[in-house]
Formats: sequence, C-alpha cells, structure tokens
Amino acid sequence: MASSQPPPSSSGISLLTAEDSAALDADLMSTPGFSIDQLMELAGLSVACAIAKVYPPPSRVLIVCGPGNNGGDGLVAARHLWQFGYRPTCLYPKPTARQLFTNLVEQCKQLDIEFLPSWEAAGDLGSYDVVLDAMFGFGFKGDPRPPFDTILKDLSKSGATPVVSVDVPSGWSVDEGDSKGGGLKPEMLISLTAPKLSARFFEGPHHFLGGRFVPPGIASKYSLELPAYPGSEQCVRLEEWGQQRRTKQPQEPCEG
Ligand SMILES: NC(=O)C1=CN([C@@H]2O[C@H](COP(=O)(O)OP(=O)(O)OC[C@H]3O[C@@H](n4cnc5c(N)ncnc54)[C@H](OP(=O)(O)O)[C@@H]3O)[C@@H](O)[C@H]2O)[C@H](O)CC1
Ligand SMILES: [K+]
Repeated sequence: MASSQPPPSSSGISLLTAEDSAALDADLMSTPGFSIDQLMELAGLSVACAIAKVYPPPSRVLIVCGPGNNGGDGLVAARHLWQFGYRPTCLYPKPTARQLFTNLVEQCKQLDIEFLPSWEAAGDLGSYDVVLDAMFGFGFKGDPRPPFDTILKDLSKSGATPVVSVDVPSGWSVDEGDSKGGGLKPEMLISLTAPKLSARFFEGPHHFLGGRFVPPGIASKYSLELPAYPGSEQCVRLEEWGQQRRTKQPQEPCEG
C-alpha cells in the first residue's frame, strides 16, 4: 500500500515522497509487469520531448549521467535528442556494469555521441546551450560523493547555461528540496510519473511531467491527481508552478 495519502501541491497535483516513489516504481514492475527497460525508455523519451518544447534544436546539450536509473534516463534522452537533431555530449563518470546500461551507452556511441573522459573535459559550460542533469532522482541520499560533489558545485555556481533536471534537481533532498542552500537552481524540471515532494521548492519557469505509463489502478492506489496528457504527447507542462507565479501581473484598474 502507499505509505500515506500523497500531499497535494497548492494546485492540487499530487506530490510523491521518496518512499512512495520507490514503492510505486516497484508496483509498476510487479503488477503490470513493466520491465525497467520499458519504463526507462518512456521516461527518457519524455525528457527529450519536454526539452524540445523549450530549447529547440540544434542545441548543444551536455548530459551528465549518474550511476542509477536517473542516469539511464539521461542516456535514453541523449539518443532521442540526437534523433531530434540535437548535438548531445555525455558525461557518465560512474558507469553501471549492468547490460541495460552498457547497451544504452553502446546505442549512443553508434550515433557518434561523444562521451567525455572527465568533468574537466567538459570545459567552458558557456559552450553548451543546455546542461541536462540526470545525476540523481528519487534514489539520492545524504551528501553527493565524488565526482558529483564537484560537478554539482560547479553547476550551482555557473549561471552561464540553463540546467534541466530529470525528476529531482540533483543534490536536493527528494522530500525536503535544497535544504542546505547553495544547490542547483534548474531552469526546467521534468518530473517523472508524479512530481516529488521537493518539487514544491522548484522556482524555475518550466515544469513538465513525463513518464506516461501509469495505469489507472496504480494511479488510484497512490491517490494520484495528475493533469491529462494532451493527445499523443509524452509530456505535459505543469503551469501551476513557477511560470504562473512569475508572470502574474498586478490587476489593471478597471476603466470608467
Ligand atoms: N517510475 C518512474 O518514474 C521511473 C523513474 N525512473 C528514474 O529512476 C530514478 C530513480 O532511480 P534509482 O536508481 O532508484 O535512483 P537514482 O538514479 O536517483 O540514484 C541511485 C544511484 O545514486 C547513488 N547515490 C545515492 N546517493 C548518492 C550520493 N549521496 N552520492 C553519490 N551517489 C549516490 C546510488 O549509489 P548507492 O551506492 O548509494 O546505492 C545509486 O547508484 C527516478 O528518479 C527516475 O529518474 C526510471 O528510469 C523509470 C521508472
Ligand atoms: K536529476
């Protein structure tokens, strides 16, 4: 069972705790029998589709991938972005030896997507149009360990290039957000399945939902209230965060 009713955001959309995110993930793989490959493919595709809504090709995208499934989403997104006409470059400093991940890397290499040997090799961040943060999602705990500590510090300091975070801004507590301060301030967040609790602290102008694979039974088990995806779209913009708050103008006085 879901550990508790997910808290709604101010807009009524459900937010998931780290604990419920992991439980929901396990449910998707047990009851409807989704494989992780299927879910990751759809998650990564939705990330690429959301990026295409905001940063049109041919953008230079630096994709920083972490050691878990969030990193796998980044590798899938790299392949789709290339197919959409982008020029992705990947950094995958702690590659996972599992077959799924070695396949994803090989699929990118078949497209001649460059894999950087180190963070230092990324050079001037200003030479990229977008940095895709696929380091950590709902499996992150504690303080970032090397080399991600340095990468996150550098990305947090640099205002040169917009950061797009997959599922959770990396380095943030999944439930508490950037509780220590000084962390990433992404311009765009692509929440997967449902926004995580920390999304209530996201202040950037672009918040999307992706991962269009939740069957009604699981949505109802977790009492998920989510916006409908339009038509055949893989992502939906969550207007309720950031954008509306930032663009809200004081009411014009009525004439007459
Ligand atoms: N249902 C869905 O919405 C799906 C989402 N997907 C994506 O998967 C992630 C969650 O993936 P998971 O592998 O469980 O977790 P993460 O990728 O977030 O991180 C786990 C790895 O990170 C390491 N880790 C954890 N904390 C730290 C730290 N402080 N410093 C360095 N490294 C850290 C951890 O290593 P351990 O040794 O600590 O275990 C793991 O290697 C979700 O957010 C979505 O993006 C799926 O793709 C599809 C289904
Ligand atoms: K992330």
